[in-house]
Amino acid sequence: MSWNQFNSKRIYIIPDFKEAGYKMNSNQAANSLYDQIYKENLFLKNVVIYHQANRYPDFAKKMIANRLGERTGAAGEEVGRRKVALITGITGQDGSYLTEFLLQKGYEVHGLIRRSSNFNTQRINHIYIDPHNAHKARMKLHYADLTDASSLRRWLDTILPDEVYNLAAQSHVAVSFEIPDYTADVVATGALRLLEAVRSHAAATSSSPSRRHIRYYQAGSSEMFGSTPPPQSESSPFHPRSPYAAAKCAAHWYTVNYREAYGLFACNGILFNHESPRRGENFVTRKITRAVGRIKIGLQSKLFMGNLGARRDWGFAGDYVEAMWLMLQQERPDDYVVATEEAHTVEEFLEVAFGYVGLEWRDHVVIDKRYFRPAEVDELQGDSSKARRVLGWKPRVGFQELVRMMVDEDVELAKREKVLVDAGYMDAQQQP
Ligand SMILES: Nc1nc2c(ncn2[C@@H]2O[C@H](COP(=O)(O)OP(=O)(O)O[C@H]3O[C@H](CO)[C@@H](O)[C@H](O)[C@@H]3O)[C@@H](O)[C@H]2O)c(=O)[nH]1
Repeated sequence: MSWNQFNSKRIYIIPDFKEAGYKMNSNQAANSLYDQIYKENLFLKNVVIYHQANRYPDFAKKMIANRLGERTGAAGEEVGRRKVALITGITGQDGSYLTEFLLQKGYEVHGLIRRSSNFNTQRINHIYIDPHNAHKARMKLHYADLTDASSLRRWLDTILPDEVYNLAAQSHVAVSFEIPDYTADVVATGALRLLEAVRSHAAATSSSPSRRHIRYYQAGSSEMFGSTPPPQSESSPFHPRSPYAAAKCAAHWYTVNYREAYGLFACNGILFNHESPRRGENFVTRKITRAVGRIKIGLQSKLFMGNLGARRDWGFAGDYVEAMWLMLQQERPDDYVVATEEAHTVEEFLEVAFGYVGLEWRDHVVIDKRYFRPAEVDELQGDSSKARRVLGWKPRVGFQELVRMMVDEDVELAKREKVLVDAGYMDAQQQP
């Protein structure tokens, strides 16, 4: 199928099939035109259809509008293909918030998930709609793995995303000292595999403008700054202090390299710590708020902790996913620090969280050497002025509000756990 271009309009001429001796009738021509419009992410209003014998163009346009309308839930000539996003790490904290955010923006969202013997989709179950309801299910899940390059390329070719968000990782810093090789494979080489899949997919399908303009987001981390003193900005040097942080540095530079070498629209978001009630239970904030809930309800009395002196710039994950999206909506790809610009110690977090429910943290916290790391990152506090200026982004949830939000949810969760404990379905000693 061939197009002519006039200003911003795409012009398609349906040949007079009988004269040309073609087998395809106008109906079939309209169908193939629909496929092309959908694939190339075009708005129908920007497509002009001519018929050589001046027959059927209105019919063809109406039929295409109907089919696009069915797909997008809209009607009429304004419709175009929905934007399509592909997210690795969709089952994680950030993946779940980003999915909600993109669905609400009208995207179709595809998530790559790892096979696991237990279901690991708790954070997205509330937005999951059975794919048998094809017209309603705009979030779709597929099995793949960042350690399996062929699966990444295959899903890119199938899904044809406009935007790719690489959020998957072995994201626990302390655990990366225990499984450094695996951490590097997923975090560093995994990002490289995905970048290469995006590059080769775009090259193989480069006749389509939407493929050439595919956009890539790399989830970077403030851990990359490591021992560099605060405030840390885009121009601060990286000095990683863990296998995780070193792997994130590699992923960062792979992303820069694919941008410079191949002109890929690829951005690094250098996100400082971001938390929420969906935070994994072995990160310090959630570990604390889970314990506060359980202690308050009487399911636990002690909390074993590591270094309370570390300072972190803690924001709300729901705010940070907006920054990811904003980076991919700019004219040019770039790297951005995303942070609240306010830092607190772990001890201050304990103080606010326990204090909020009327408890004294010193009565419950026990220091356990096991939770100290071979090398620590003492102080992270971001300078996010570039993101605020260029993206127009700023955090909405402050430190106190974040802690209270997490404690409120975890007190409720502990109440539900208590019902299970009282009914004998759960052991009270089971701790997160
Ligand atoms: N996890 C944990 N951390 C503890 C504990 N006691 C003290 N800490 C201290 O609390 C700080 C924060 O630890 P985490 O919540 O595990 O997060 P992180 O190491 O800062 O890494 C997180 O943020 C990065 C962004 O800077 C992310 O890249 C990374 O994936 C993770 O989400 C660290 O200095 C850690 O030593 C404990 O019992 N558990």
